[in-house]
Formats: sequence, structure tokens, C-alpha cells
Amino acid sequence: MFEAGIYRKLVLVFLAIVAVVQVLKLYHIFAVRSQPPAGAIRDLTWGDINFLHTTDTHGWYSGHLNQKSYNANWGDFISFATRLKQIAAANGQDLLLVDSGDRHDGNGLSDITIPNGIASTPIFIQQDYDILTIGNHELYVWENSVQEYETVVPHFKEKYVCSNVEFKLPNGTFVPFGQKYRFFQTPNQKLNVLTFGFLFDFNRNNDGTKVTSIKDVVDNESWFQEALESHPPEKVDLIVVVGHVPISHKWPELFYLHEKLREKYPETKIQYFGGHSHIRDFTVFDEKSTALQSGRYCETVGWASINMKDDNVRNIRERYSRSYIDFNLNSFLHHANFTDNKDQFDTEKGLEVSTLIKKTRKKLELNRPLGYVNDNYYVDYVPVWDKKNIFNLLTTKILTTLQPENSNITVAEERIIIINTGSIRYDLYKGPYTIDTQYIVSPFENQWHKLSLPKSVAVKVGRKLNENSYILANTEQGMKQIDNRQLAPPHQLLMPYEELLSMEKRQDIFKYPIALNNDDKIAIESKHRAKLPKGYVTYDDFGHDGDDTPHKAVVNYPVPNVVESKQLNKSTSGDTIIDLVFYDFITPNILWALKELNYHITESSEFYSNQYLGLLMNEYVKESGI
Ligand SMILES: Nc1ccn([C@@H]2O[C@H](COP(=O)(O)O)[C@@H](O)[C@H]2O)c(=O)n1
Ligand SMILES: [Zn+2]
Ligand SMILES: [Zn+2]
Repeated sequence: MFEAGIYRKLVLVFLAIVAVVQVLKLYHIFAVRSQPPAGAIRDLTWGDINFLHTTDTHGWYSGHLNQKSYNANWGDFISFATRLKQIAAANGQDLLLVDSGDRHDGNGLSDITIPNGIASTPIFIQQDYDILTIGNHELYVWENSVQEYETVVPHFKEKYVCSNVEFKLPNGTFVPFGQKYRFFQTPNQKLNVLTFGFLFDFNRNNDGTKVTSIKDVVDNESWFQEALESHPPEKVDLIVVVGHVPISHKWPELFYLHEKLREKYPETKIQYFGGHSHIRDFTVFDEKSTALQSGRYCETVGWASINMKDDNVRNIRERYSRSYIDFNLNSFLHHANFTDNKDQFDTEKGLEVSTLIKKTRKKLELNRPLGYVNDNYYVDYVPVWDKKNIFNLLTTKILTTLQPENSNITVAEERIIIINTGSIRYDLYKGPYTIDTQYIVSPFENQWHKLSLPKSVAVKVGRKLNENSYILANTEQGMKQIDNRQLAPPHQLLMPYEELLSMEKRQDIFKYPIALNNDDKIAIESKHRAKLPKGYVTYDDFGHDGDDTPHKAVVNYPVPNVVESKQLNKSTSGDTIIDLVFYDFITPNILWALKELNYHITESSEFYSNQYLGLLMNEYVKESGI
């Protein structure tokens, strides 16, 4: 009896141990599985000279609060850059930080203040940039240009390089933002770098600023010729062009500049940095020149490196490298070699800036909920007609709530409201809707205008505007459609590098599918097995191994230039006069479309309402949730 009791107890203890071991095993398996797969992050390739590049940050300095892949904030980025500069110095290499502009419009932190940027600019300038330039979002509104001229330029001094945009002083003279060009030596290797900064041919700038096209500068401005003359090739190791210009092969501006630079510098290495079209991209200009574009909204830190030595024995892939670093702490720790001592990663300044961000967000009450979003609404992960598409939500539910505010106009029974899709900047995610959300989705405080038009004409305007691959030359709208490599399925883009070097053949990448080789198939299959996070899978001139974190590709559906909310009565005739309502920002496009449709308007558009999209969304979410 006694013995049997002990025996039973021993069995029970044994079973308990087995159970605990099993639980621990399961826990271990779970823990391991919930980590990114081992070796998931692709290492950076260092060269003699290395660059970290940002562009189109649009005020996202708090990081993406509800997206793990982009969870680092500006303070983390400052620590990261400092750690990489330390690595560079220790190895006798150089690391330069570059920014390509567009620092406003897209986030509560930058846009809730009047003027916008007052709270976010002091945060942005804490990063120790070596070269930076201006974007179009620093030029829409006069107050933003003043801020750039009076705060950002004096802070960075000669590091602010701007070759084709000028600021009007009170006495009427135009002066450059910063310097038109800069010649300097890198800190560690004393390499001689000649730098220019260019904005694309932008014409919606405020009257207190002037933009000269790249072509005009290169062809006609004497300072540019003099800059080249006074820096002969033998005295220049590297030319760096920081641009708020897309680097795509289909965007001619930088290629025009490149042709002119090559006339004077046939052998010099030239590195371009681009922006504006919000994509990850890397372009080979020629054997000794490449361009990097680093996405948008603090989702990406771009990396480029160049080997300056042994020039004749290296091919271009050995000379240049590029990476797109996901803007998250995991990636930063990995590349800075701090994964095993995370608690030592932050620098004092990095921590200070993180604290400043927290305090600023609190002061601005950016986290205060206004309502609740019950589902995700996407810009392009689903087609525009899908009920989870944000344009569908806006055109069917939110734009219908727009009320005219001008009592001096006649309001028709029927109307079409047109919005430029570029005015919607980001997905709307399930969860609390805060004032931050408003600026993230639609930051622009544009006015609504209206034209009275026969219905038969009004219904054709949207279609006309969408006929073009991008809205015509009189705005800068719609660049994203120009470069669709980011959207291409994997099988379209593998091509031996030699073939990429010929411009004619380069076009083939986009025209003809190319068979995957076995290694790629295996890589893609194993990615699927590993349940990778969804995100960017970038196809560029070097292939598709640039993203530091392998992602499961998301499908991006085409987005038209404009979408419409049609509030029409089927039984009225085409001659019925209706209201065509649109953002004043796209007035030139509307007028262009009407001209194309051979409709001559006799009156100019009238003010309709100040209730811009952000306000309409706020009201809607407060009333009923989305
Ligand atoms: N008042 C405004 C200003 C701009 N937009 C939209 O933004 C686009 C430009 O943004 P980037 O970041 O690409 O420079 C522009 O094409 C417009 O679509 C707007 O809607 N209202
Ligand atoms: Zn931008
Ligand atoms: Zn831009």
C-alpha cells in the first residue's frame, strides 16, 4: 500500500516534469518562430565612402506607431547614424548623411501647428546631415520657405546645398537657399567632393521663391560653368548630387544633368540621390555613376557605398552597393552591430530627441482619440472599387457629407466631386482615430471650388484627367505611375547586369518577362515558407536583393490620377447644369481637361467650401465611426 503510494507519486512527478519540458519546448518553438527567421536581415556592404540617405520624410519623426516594420523614431535614427559613423571612423572609411527634402505635409507632428513645421523642424535638424536640399513641400506656402531659410539653412550652413531654388529677400533680390554648390573634404579619407543640390522642374512654388529648371541652370547659368571650371577633374574625387528629383530612367532631368557633367568629368564617380516619387529605387547611370532613392515617410533609410580604389579591376557591382534599410530598431541594431548589447545602442542625443518627440506629441495632443476606425482602408493594396479601398470610402461615404459654405453661389441639385488621389497620403488603419490620423491620411488644407457645367461635360472631366499616365505638366502630380518597377511581379525583373548597361535593352526589363533562375525560385519559395513580414520587395537596376529585410511582396493596384464622388440623378438630361466640385489645387488640371474636351468656360471657378477632406473625415468618424 505504502510502496504503491510512493510509486504513484513518483509517476506523477515524472509526468509533471515531462509536461513542463513539453511546455518549455513549445514555448521555445513559439519564441523562435515569432522572431524573424535567422539571418533574415541582409548585411550592408561597406565601401570607402558610404552614405545614409533619407527623403520625403514628411514629418514622420515619431515613427510609425502602429507598424512594427517602421517603428523607429528620429531619436533612434540619430543613434543609428552616430554608431555607423563610429564604425566608419574606426575602419578609416567615410560615412555621409544626405537628405533630399519634403519635410512637411503628411503627419500630425509637422502639420498641426501654424505655420506647419514649427514643432517638427527643430526635431528634424537634430540629425547631423552632411548634405541636404529642398523639396517642393518647402515651397508651396511662403511661411514654410521662410522657416527653411531662417531655421534650417542657418543650422546646417554650408551643408545646405541648393543649386536651382532661390528665396526672395525683402529688398526683392533672390538668394540661394544655402549654397549653390559645395566643395569639401570627407573627414576621414580627405576625399574631395563636389556637391550640387537640385529640385525637379516645379512650378507651384510661392511667389517669394524662384525655381530654375535643371536644364536652364546647366545650359545658361554662368555660376554652374564656373563651378565646373574651377574644379577640374583631377581635383575632384567624387561628385554628389542631392536632388528632390525622381531617379527613374523615365524621368529625364537628372540624365540631362549627367550628360553635361560627363562632358567635363568623363571618368569621375558621380553619385546621385533622388526623391519625390516616394519609392525605393537604384539606378545605374553609367559604369561610374549610380543613383539612390530612399522611399518615403521614415519607412526607409537608404544606404549606398562606393569603393574608390582599384578602379580598373572592379566591375560596377563590386564598386557600388545599395540597401534599403527598414526604419525599425531591429534593423538599426543589426547594422550597427548592437543586437547583443541593445541597451548600449542609444546615444545621449538620440535619447534626448526621443524624449523631445514624446513631449511634443503630448503637448500637441496628437494621440487624443476622435473616434474609432473599424477596419483597414488601403490606398493601393486593394483595387479602387474594393470596399476596403480608401478612395472608395471617401467617394461613397465621406465626400457626400461636403456642404457648400458660400451663400453667394447657386448650388445645383446634382454634383460631381473630384479629388486628386495624390491628396491622400497613407492607409487608414483599424484602431483609434486621432488628430494625427487626419494629417497622415490627408494633410492638405485645400479649398473646394466649383464650376457650373452641363452634366454631359462634367462627367467626362475625371475620365479625361485619368487618360494621362500622370497629370499634365502644369502640376507635379502623379509621378508614382511613371515608375512601376516596385509594382512588378518578381518574374519580370531578373536580367544579367551587363544587359542593364545598354539603354535600349534596359527598356526590355519592363517590356518582357524574364524567366526566373533556380536560385531565385528557391529564394522566393523559402521566403514564403518563412512567413515573412509584408513590405517592400524592390526591383532596381541591381536586381531584387536591396531590401535589408526580405519581405513578402504586397500587391499594389493601380491608382488613377483622380477619383470622383458622383451624386447624380439618372433621370435628368445631359444639358442639366450641375456642380463640378474640386480642390483649388487642381484648378489648372480641370481647366486643361475642359479645354481638351472643347468646352469653353465663360466664368472662373467659385469658392465652395473650406471643409477640406481631413475635416470631413474627422466629423464622419466622430458621428459614426468609420
Ligand atoms: N496643397 C496640395 C499640395 C500637394 N498636393 C498633392 O501632393 C503631391 C506632391 O507631393 P510629393 O510629396 O510627391 O511632392 C501633389 O502632386 C498633389 O497630389 C495636394 O493635393 N495639395
Ligand atoms: Zn514627397
Ligand atoms: Zn516632392
